[in-house]
Amino acid sequence: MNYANLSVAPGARAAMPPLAAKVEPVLRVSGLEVTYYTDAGRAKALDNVGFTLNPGEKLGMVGESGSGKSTMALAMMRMIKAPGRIEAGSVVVGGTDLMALDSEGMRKARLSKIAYIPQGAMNSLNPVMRIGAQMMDAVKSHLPRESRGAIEARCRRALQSVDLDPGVFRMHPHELSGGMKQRVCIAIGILLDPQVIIADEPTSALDVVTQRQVMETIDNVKNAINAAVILIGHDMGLMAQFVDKVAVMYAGRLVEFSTVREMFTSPKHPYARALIDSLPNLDNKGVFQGIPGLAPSLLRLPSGCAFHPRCSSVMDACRSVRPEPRVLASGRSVTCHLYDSEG
Ligand SMILES: Nc1ncnc2c1ncn2[C@@H]1O[C@H](COP(=O)(O)OP(=O)(O)OP(=O)(O)O)[C@@H](O)[C@H]1O
Repeated sequence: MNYANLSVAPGARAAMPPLAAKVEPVLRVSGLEVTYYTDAGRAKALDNVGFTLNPGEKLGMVGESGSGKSTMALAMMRMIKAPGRIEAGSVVVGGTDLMALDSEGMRKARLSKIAYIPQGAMNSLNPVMRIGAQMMDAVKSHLPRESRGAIEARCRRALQSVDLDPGVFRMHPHELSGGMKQRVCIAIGILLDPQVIIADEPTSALDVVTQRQVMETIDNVKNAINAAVILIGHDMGLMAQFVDKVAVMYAGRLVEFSTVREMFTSPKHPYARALIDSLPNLDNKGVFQGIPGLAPSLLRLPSGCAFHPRCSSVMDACRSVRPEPRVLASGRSVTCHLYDSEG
């Protein structure tokens, strides 16, 4: 297919720093591993995942259901609950390794260094509490020395920055539309100017016009505080328009990480290629190209590369040898034997 037909975020390239400019990443994730110890066996939901993001960059994290996207977000927030366990890895935000913090340090880091807007957050707002009270509750313990008035002013500013009328402060969730509620959740996420914002499926259950507005809101707040943003979702088309980089997850592994332009014009990993081929566009109108087979159960992963039974480029090595993430000359990373001789 003609990948060039896909529209890519206009700012995508501009957001990448020129090679000569030395920008320190604000986020460095490395060797992150999470296992769920279930009655049926051990499910390795994250396996040696690593990547970096610069301030102001937006990453889209995509992959089939169960590939580990939400686990990734929860692990970064250190919010994995039993039967899950973070087994290894570091998540360094602005020089601080979150994995090394004690529980009080981590509590403080949530919202102030790294904010998480969970899947379905807008439906988790307390229906009997005013929006303002919920916002103030979220940050009160972080700001013990700030007066009530100052905290209220901070909340009203946050509402303004997501384009909501300050009157929303006194409203209840049922008085707001879905898009407005999602913007409230974004406002809560940015109350303490975090360096990293993770939003899990922020636009699911919203109509396309509202989806775009919510994405634009995320863009605006990101620009205002120069945070790095991770957007988790299934919608490659929507991602293409809003993110700078794309991370493709498969069965708990990061199989490709590259700029959105590289991903959409020359995907490297056969799974990434198949994901992009499955997008409708004017060239393949009426022809739906799915990915053959099903995502594997983490309890019974295929030997070698977990994608090999579904891969159109499978080679002998793929059936027995697990590929490791490889950084190619261009700086993108791919976990596939096809590129064993590159990098
Ligand atoms: N509480 C749990 N107990 C046991 N296993 C779990 C639990 N949560 C997740 N898993 C395992 O981890 C894998 C990854 O789940 P995760 O929710 O991170 O995937 P996802 O990519 O976010 O999926 P979706 O797109 O459906 O939200 C699942 O396939 C499942 O096997």
